[in-house]
Amino acid sequence: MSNRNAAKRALDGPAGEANKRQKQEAVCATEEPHPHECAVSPPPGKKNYRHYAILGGPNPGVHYTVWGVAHKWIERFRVKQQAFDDAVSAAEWYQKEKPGFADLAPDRSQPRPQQPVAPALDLDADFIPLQTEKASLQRSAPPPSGPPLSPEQTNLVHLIVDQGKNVFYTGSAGVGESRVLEAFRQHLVSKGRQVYVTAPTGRAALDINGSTTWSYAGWKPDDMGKSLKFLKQNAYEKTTRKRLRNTDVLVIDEISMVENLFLERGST
Ligand SMILES: Nc1ncnc2c1ncn2[C@@H]1O[C@H](COP(=O)(O)OP(=O)(O)OP(=O)(O)O)[C@@H](O)[C@H]1O
Repeated sequence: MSNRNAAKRALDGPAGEANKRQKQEAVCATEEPHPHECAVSPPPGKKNYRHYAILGGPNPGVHYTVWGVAHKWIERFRVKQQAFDDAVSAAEWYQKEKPGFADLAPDRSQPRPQQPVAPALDLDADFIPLQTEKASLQRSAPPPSGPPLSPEQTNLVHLIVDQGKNVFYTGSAGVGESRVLEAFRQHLVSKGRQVYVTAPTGRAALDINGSTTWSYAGWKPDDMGKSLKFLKQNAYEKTTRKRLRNTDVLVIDEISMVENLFLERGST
């Protein structure tokens, strides 16, 4: 039985009404000045993990996490989001809503936070083991936001999603690398995997709805001058450690711009 059918059955069962109610409560309108406040009621129970599909804000995408974490990504931003009980529904909703959604700007009507808002990362998500599933490419249709993949692009997505290979791919500007990235990200997310998409600069990260490699590693700009010992201690901070441990797939775009010590320092 597919996840999707399982989700449908769950909604038809005795607990279905409660699930449907919770789902409706989760709809958040973008035009409200404080969309996060009109949005989701916190689910009962501390360990209530759900699949949050979030358009906009510092950490767009589908995340399997608790309300407290999702709320951090929603507050102060003009976002549209919805909570789901299964990853496939969340990814489908995300893909469907994304083409019409463009407003990623912070909500300036809110007082600005004292600290700059670094791209928020999934601090409390469960560890989800990698799994290979041959049917995954057939199960998820190509996202409506882009043209169908060419055979070469499909093969790349297959290597990454189904075979779990470490892949380095490159090409001239405009040959369709970003299209591949978006396709495999959506497939991986729909399989419930925790994907972090990064790029070495903020500008490059924005282009791919990602965060910077520095944010991912938990480093600040002046950390470059700090010792490896300091960075190592820093990596053992709770939030960084959880983020690194929860990563199923790490994507580094524009890797040619990554300075040569990054990976060496990161691997400590
Ligand atoms: N299989 C495809 N069929 C038709 N058009 C495609 C295909 N793949 C990508 N494109 C289109 O080609 C253009 C460039 O694609 P994309 O942005 O993915 O390339 P890129 O190599 O990442 O570019 P850049 O290096 O500038 O970031 C886009 O308009 C995209 O929609």
